[in-house]
Amino acid sequence: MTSYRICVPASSANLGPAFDSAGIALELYLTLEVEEQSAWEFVHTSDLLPACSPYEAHYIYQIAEKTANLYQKPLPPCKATVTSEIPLARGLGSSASAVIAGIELANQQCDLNLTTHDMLKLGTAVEGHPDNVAAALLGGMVISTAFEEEVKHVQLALPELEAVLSIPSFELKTEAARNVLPSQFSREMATMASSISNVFIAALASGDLELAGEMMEQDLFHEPYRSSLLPHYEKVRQEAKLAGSLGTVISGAGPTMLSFARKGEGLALATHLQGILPDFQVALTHIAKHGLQTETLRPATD
Ligand SMILES: Nc1ncnc2c1ncn2[C@@H]1O[C@H](COP(=O)(O)OP(=O)(O)O)[C@@H](O)[C@H]1O
Ligand SMILES: N[C@@H](CCOP(=O)(O)O)C(=O)O
Repeated sequence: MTSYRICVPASSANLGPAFDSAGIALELYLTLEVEEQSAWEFVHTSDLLPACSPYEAHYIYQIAEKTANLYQKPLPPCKATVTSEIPLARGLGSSASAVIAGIELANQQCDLNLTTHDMLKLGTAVEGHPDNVAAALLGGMVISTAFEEEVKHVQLALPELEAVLSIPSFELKTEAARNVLPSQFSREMATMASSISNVFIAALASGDLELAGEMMEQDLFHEPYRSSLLPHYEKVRQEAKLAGSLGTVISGAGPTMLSFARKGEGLALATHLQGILPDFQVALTHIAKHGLQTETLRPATD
């Protein structure tokens, strides 16, 4: 009997001004251990996961089935034991990780031989933006764009940064946080917002972390609108700066805030933030080098 493990990292999208485009993978994981079985079964071993029955309502199953249908293949049943370290609806890409896990489940179960690019396009079509899925698939820091049904991406060298997450106890669905954004920007505003984003990415790519940190906090595309949904927004930015952070942004659509620290300085920053945010979960994490990884646990014996 074949069995395998699918492991997908969390992700933080936007990084401030690179809205719907930049993403980093984070060392928090969604894991599926999959065994052949004659009927579908999902077993959840973590209380961070939503209810898992009936299996037809499971988001990962729905994505797997959609992917199999797209390639006109039947989806053989299995037992999937799911574990997650990614809090839901906190701006840490839980849905993107579930989407990539679902696509990979279909890929394995139906022998689809999907390429990374195929998976990036499929995941982007489901999510509506490529930033989280690109980071969850490829790992590290990925800059991407989706247009005319194509997705293009560039993976940047891993920056020498640690990430401190200030995670509030309340959920904010991405859809709700997208609904507060304006549907149009004036030419002046779009030019200003994209030039800030350009300098931010160029600073990251050239290793100028001070400038990247400065630009990171100047977003005009989404943070000015979403900050009203986050009562902790100004406090976290100010306190993180006082404690030496390079820059603090809304992680994805929020409500988590992500503060970058230079290598070796993350723990002191996390300790400071936990002290002023006793009701939050403050976590020091690192950029995950690898994205989706699938490992055979027991190969087929016949
Ligand atoms: N591992 C998972 N299994 C099933 N559904 C999931 C999983 N992870 C996320 N989801 C679904 O995605 C929703 C959260 O998605 P979203 O609002 O985009 O927030 P985020 O991706 O920032 O965590 C959850 O409420 C749940 O419906
Ligand atoms: N670019 C998207 C990213 C959403 O990320 P999530 O982790 O909150 O799902 C957006 O800002 O809406």
